Amino acid sequence: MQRVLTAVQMREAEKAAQEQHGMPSGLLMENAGRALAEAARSLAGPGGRFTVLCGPGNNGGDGLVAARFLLEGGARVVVSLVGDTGKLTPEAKRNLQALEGFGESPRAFEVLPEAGPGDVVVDALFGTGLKRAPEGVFADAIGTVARWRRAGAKVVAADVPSGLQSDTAEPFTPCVEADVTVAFGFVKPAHELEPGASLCGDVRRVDIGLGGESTRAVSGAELFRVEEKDARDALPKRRADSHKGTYGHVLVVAGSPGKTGAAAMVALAALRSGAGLVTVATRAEALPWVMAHSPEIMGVALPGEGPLGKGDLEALKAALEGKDALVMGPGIPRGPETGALIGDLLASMEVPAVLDADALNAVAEDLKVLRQAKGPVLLTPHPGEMARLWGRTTKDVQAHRVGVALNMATSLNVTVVLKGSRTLIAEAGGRVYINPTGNAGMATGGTGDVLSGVCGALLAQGIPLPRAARTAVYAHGLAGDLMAQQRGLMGLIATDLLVGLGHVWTRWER
Ligand SMILES: NC(=O)C1=CN([C@@H]2O[C@H](COP(=O)(O)OP(=O)(O)OC[C@H]3O[C@@H](n4cnc5c(N)ncnc54)[C@H](OP(=O)(O)O)[C@@H]3O)[C@@H](O)[C@H]2O)[C@@H](O)CC1
Ligand SMILES: Nc1ncnc2c1ncn2[C@@H]1O[C@H](COP(=O)(O)OP(=O)(O)O)[C@@H](O)[C@H]1O
Ligand SMILES: [K+]
Repeated sequence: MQRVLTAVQMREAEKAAQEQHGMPSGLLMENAGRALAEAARSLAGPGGRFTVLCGPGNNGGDGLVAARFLLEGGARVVVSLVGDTGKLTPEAKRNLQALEGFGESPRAFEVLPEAGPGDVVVDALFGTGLKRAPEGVFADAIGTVARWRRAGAKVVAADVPSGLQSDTAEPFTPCVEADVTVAFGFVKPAHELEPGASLCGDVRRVDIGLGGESTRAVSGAELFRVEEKDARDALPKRRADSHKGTYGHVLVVAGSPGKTGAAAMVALAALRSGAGLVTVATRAEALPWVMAHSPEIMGVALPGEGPLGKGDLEALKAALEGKDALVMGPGIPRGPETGALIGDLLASMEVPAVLDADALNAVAEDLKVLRQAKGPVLLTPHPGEMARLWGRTTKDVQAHRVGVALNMATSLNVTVVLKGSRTLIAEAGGRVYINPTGNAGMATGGTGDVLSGVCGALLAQGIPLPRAARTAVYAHGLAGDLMAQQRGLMGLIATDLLVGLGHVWTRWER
């Protein structure tokens, strides 16, 4: 599993590598710089020139090492040390001397030749040690990198594009936009979360000698990236002698007139994700329309009319008998009693429950109802729903995605899937996973309904939370990525994901 480390955690890992494995920091820098040179070489055109911009810290030291390897390989290289050379770290100083031993001295940034097509700019101004917005000569250097890139040069960033804050993935102004970012040792939040991820371009993580063991010494937030292998390994094998009862029965409480498609998409996604049986419980007026979407869907009518409320408790309890998972929320008629109904229902059942869409809006009025839950609970809010749950604006949610998701998960003892680009899966135990799959083509109505159906099916098949949530989110995003190749980002619609899920399972069953 890929660990995502903050700047402080990187320093802890470095210290552990030194103390436990006797890895001198100079050797780490040597490995980092060498990998950086290789990445730079891979971007150059024939005869292209390398311009290496180095800052005052260890990131600049990595740049100096890269420049030395490029020179040694016979390339045309110009180097500039930007800012106060008196501040250079001891390792960076040593590498400056080594570079001079190769006959190359840094030039003033102002006299560097222009860069264009075929050329490569190595951005080694700031890495994880960036503390404030770049100003003066640093801002000028970053502006020049942007101009060279517009002129056709490729930009490779050492560790983190300069100007991007490593821990938050928020850029200062100005900030380098890279074609490739070489992440040293571990990926950082800046590589995995937006908007940073888009500024990094293609992220290439390289080993520099820190070793996986060094993360044992790391304190604080436990951030990970979901890997395809982890997602795939969670799937149960379908034994030859199995039957529909083996794979669980999902109850879907969803839909209302005008929103019967939501219920159908949850149900179909659950069926397409391996559930043995799927039953939709909805008001009688909506039921035939839901079931008409597909003959595999079973249905049960909830007597009564209008918004779901306490009067629906007994019918829902009866519908839940013999079921292995509940998905509740998409398109439900919501009223003043819906939140209380959900609380009572959760208190009466032990099977895992997925709350989505209007079920989330209903419990947002009084989050305490979630504490009544006897079984495991998964919440799947998009940022707007999370804003309602948290009582803040969507903008606030987006600015603090990791913290908000983690807080909600730990304080309510639930698993939280905070949707959107780089969906987060926050676990009550304190871990947060970042999902790398999915694309902007999925920003279209109904894709969230499909996700809740996938979650329900995996839970009904016995994959426990929170792992079921990680696998569902990864598979759902991958379904979107595979289908975007056929439909384009513009053409992708929610029901395409049902086909895409088929591609994911075929890939994983191989
Ligand atoms: N950890 C590891 O295992 C390894 C880490 N390695 C590398 O080290 C990098 C981290 O190095 P680092 O800690 O020296 O920080 P770095 O990013 O060079 O910046 C610090 C310098 O910038 C300055 N400065 C900051 N903001 C500024 C601003 N806005 N405007 C102007 N100045 C500003 C700051 O000065 P100060 O703020 O203190 O005045 C200081 O001088 C990491 O990303 C990776 O590349 C590898 O070599 C191998 C192993
Ligand atoms: N730009 C994007 N990048 C990646 N995934 C996205 C993007 N936009 C939307 N998605 C995904 O699409 C789904 C949208 O869910 P939601 O907003 O609940 O839609 P709906 O309510 O219409 O079903 C989520 O899984 C979300 O992560
Ligand atoms: K950098």
